[in-house]
Amino acid sequence: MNVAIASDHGGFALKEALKEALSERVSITDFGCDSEASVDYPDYAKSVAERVAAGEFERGILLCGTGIGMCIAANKVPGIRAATVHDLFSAEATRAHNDSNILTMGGRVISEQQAIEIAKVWLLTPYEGGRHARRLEKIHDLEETYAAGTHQA
Ligand SMILES: O=C(CO)[C@H](O)[C@H](O)[C@H](O)COP(=O)(O)O
Repeated sequence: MNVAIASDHGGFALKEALKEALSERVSITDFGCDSEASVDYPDYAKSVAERVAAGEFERGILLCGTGIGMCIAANKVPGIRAATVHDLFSAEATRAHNDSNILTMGGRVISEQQAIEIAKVWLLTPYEGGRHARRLEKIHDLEETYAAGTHQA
């Protein structure tokens, strides 16, 4: 599996730990940042989210202080279903039910070991389809409606 990864300064240490821990299982391409110097997380969310949406990478992992800023930014890109996850149950559920294609986590929230375990579960869990497909189709419809400017309250 090809995975794109990026972080801001708040997630930099977590990104480095994940690259080392996961590189035997998946092919990981790093889109920055390159140190703990302060940067803006939307720039890095954009790099990864656009490449995942284009099909260049199957999945993406984004790390910041909380995981939340990265998630908000990544979900602005059509086709992205990013999820902030800090527990194993949600890691499995967001793959099985949401077919999430980007995982976001916070370097100021969980330990490196927790993040590695969460990422492994998230990478290995398949999407279940079935009743969930109808719900994902409705999310896709929302995207299309707003993109077309045809939203009605
Ligand atoms: O956007 C965030 C919160 O959702 C990220 O955690 C950032 O890493 C954080 O906001 C950066 O904060 P800093 O005070 O500039 O280090």
